[in-house]
Amino acid sequence: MQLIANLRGWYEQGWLRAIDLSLAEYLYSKLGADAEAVAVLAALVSHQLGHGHPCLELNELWQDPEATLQIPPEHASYSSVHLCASATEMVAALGPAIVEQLAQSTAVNTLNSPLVLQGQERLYLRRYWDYEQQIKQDLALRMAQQEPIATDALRETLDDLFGVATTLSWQRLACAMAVRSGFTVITGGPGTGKTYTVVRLLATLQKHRADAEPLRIRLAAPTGKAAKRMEDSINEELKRLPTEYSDLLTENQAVTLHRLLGTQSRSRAFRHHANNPLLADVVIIDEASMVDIEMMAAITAALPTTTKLILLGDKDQLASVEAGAVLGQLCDEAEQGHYAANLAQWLNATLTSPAVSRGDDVGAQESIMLADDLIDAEGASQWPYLQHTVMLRESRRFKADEGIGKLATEINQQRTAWLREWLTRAEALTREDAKLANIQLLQVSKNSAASFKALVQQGYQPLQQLVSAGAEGFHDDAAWGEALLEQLEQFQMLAALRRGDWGMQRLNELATLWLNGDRVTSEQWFVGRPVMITQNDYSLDLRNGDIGIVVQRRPDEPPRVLFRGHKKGSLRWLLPSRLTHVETAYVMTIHKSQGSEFTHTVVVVPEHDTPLLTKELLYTGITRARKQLTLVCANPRLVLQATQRRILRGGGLT
Ligand SMILES: Nc1ncnc2c1ncn2[C@@H]1O[C@H](COP(=O)(O)OP(=O)(O)OP(=O)(O)O)[C@@H](O)[C@H]1O
Repeated sequence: MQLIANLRGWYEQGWLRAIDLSLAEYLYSKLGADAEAVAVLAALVSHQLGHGHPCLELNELWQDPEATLQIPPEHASYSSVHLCASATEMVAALGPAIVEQLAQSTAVNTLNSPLVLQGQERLYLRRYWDYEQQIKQDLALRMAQQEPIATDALRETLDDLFGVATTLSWQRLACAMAVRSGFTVITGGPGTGKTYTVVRLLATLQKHRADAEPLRIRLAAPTGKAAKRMEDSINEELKRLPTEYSDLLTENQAVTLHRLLGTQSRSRAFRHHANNPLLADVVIIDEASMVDIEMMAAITAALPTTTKLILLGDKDQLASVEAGAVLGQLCDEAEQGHYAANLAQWLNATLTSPAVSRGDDVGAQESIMLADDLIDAEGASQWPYLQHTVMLRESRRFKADEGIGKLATEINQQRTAWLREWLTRAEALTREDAKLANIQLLQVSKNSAASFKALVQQGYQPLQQLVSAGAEGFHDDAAWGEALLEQLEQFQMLAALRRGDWGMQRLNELATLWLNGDRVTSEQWFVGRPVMITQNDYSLDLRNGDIGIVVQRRPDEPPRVLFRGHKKGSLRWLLPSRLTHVETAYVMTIHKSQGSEFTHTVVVVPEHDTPLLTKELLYTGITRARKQLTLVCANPRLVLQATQRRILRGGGLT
């Protein structure tokens, strides 16, 4: 019972969740004392799920128990560390024969057993093992679906839509790949043309559709905000198509994934599943980095294998908070291509326009084709998902050597030389190179610093003015509402953490005080308060992450919270009393900002290091900025440390 007692010690210090401990206690009571070590490992698998890992990576656990389990956690007090067993002691106490014990246990790898052991490497809770298996089997079926398509005809269409190639066009390559395959991943940073490509893909598919019937297209994203952005940019891009192609397509609505699959009250299951599939020809999912393993399993189960599934997203962004970095795993090593020779040959044939291939300019021809170092003789067997993946590499929004693009790229590539210099003398560097003008560094030692307060006040001043001006200067309430919601996207502060002096909660208190004086607190429903929904509310049709603002339309009316409606251009004005799970959103966490963009984004890095400060976190925060980025930090060294730290998520998808 000593092992379980150790676990209980961890639980009492808040290092383990109640659900993790309960699982161990339940298995111990069912299987008896001989299975205590197995029961403890089950609790550790469950603990890992809480940290976003779909399984427990056993080799990592044996090598470095503290780092693998993050026990003791960063916030652990000195006294608690001395009260509890260490992770190393716990692992040692499991005994040397633990892997054999696992393999022989009735709790592992038997019919409907709670645990599944894969090889000697990974231990899963059965539900997550099932999700992973289902996704793998489903994707294998989709990847095997190859649409026969005449290369010459396809090349002509691609010439119309992307122009005759003069250099290697990754966008065109992605389009060709997705035309042929039942499953495609198009990954790329902000502004690399994922939407541009996918709109041209839809036009290509419609043009080459044998029966000429309109394609049944469904667009979806993990959050309401991301869905709205997807819908706007796809419909905007449709207008830019040559008329011959834009006439083939109509505008489409994008919905959240929950809506796509059909949520049911009081049930985790969706309305659409393998026995009630969602009928569509093409399903496109944007911001796929936020899709967790459970949702991916639900999506793949609900779509017939004849439906073309296309995932769009930035593989370098933070993964979903829930377990499983699906996109990250599928795109592992996408930079290197790893295309099988026959696939590369076919792709090259769609790229090489007849004008070039007829000529004798071999150099010109080669420059538009996949280079040899992207071709891998082992590609098909070693990298099956990469045969269906294209990474877009050129951002049209941020040039790689300009401000936001430069900072994001250096951090993403974990390069510290230029970053160190910028953190030491940002202003001087900007004077020397005007291209850096859209990034600023604000180094302050305290969160009460006057320069930080001025940044917050100036940033939110236009929003405050719009709130207090009221609807009068506008054509009607709707025009005012639209202006308010647009203004909410102009300036946003993002915190790396929730707690602490530089965490989201404290900064919201400060911003509330600086912007409204001490007549209100950040928890109250004051007019002008921006709010974020923190839990899905199906009865009100509001989603976790939706953003609104408290406003008063007329003096004789009570304040209402303004949100964007689900129908295009519609607004909702809800009474605050109807909303239960909200928090003030002058400042939001970087995690919650995924899928959104703001004209001027302020990223706040805390003063103490924590394992949560990673390059993925910084990259995600920085790339939320559309035109201007301010990095606020108390200790520039932490930015360098975070850049050198990566999130490693386990899982056996690949
Ligand atoms: N090949 C191209 N030629 C001309 N313009 C392009 C091309 N590719 C992309 N663009 C333009 O660049 C801008 C960004 O492209 P797009 O919105 O498709 O990128 P994205 O990867 O979807 O961005 P996000 O990360 O914001 O979703 C758009 O205005 C688009 O029209």
